[in-house]
Amino acid sequence: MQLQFAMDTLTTAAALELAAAAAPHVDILELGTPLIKSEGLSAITAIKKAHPDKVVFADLKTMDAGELEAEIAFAAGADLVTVLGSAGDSTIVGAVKAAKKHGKGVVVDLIGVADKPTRAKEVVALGAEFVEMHAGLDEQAEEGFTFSTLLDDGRSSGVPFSVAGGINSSTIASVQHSGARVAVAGGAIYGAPDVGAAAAALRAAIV
Ligand SMILES: O=C([C@H](O)CO)[C@H](O)[C@H](O)COP(=O)(O)O
Repeated sequence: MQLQFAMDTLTTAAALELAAAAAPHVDILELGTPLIKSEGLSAITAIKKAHPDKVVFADLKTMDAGELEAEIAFAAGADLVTVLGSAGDSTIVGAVKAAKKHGKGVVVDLIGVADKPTRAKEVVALGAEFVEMHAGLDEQAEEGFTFSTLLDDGRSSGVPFSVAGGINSSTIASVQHSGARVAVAGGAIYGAPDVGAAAAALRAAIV
């Protein structure tokens, strides 16, 4: 299973600092949606330039203009971009078209989708590389939130998936056991006093 570090920070300088500390322990460096909204595409270019050996994941959460948004992110240096699963099929197909042109990939984020396994199958058939079983920061804060639903949805989808939703060093093994391709961790790494050590601990917890 691969480890993805979601950098939900607001400046390129902070992201570069986080990436430098965590990079030895992670496979994928994610520019979180707030970072891209705050700094723009130049943040993607800066992270790819600093870490050409890492997969750079631009969490665009595209909902429309799939081809155009994916195109500009790939041109800026992204290897993977996200499109929302609640977007129309034509938006996903457009982003996949741009990915094929660049030899890159599209990940469909199923945040907010009620029936994640069904939509997961549909979007992989449209050309998505994998889907993200995702409970966002707001959903995590809701009363009664349970992380295990994401793992059940991943398992029953029958397609390649990542999991994101407050993963930490005590839950990452369960993500691996669910058969996930990628575990995404944000706050557990960037919120730790020692970012490098937190990333290393997550890596060590993957058996
Ligand atoms: O995608 C995310 C969220 O929508 C804000 O951009 C997070 O990066 C993702 O949820 C992973 O972060 P944690 O939940 O803090 O692990």
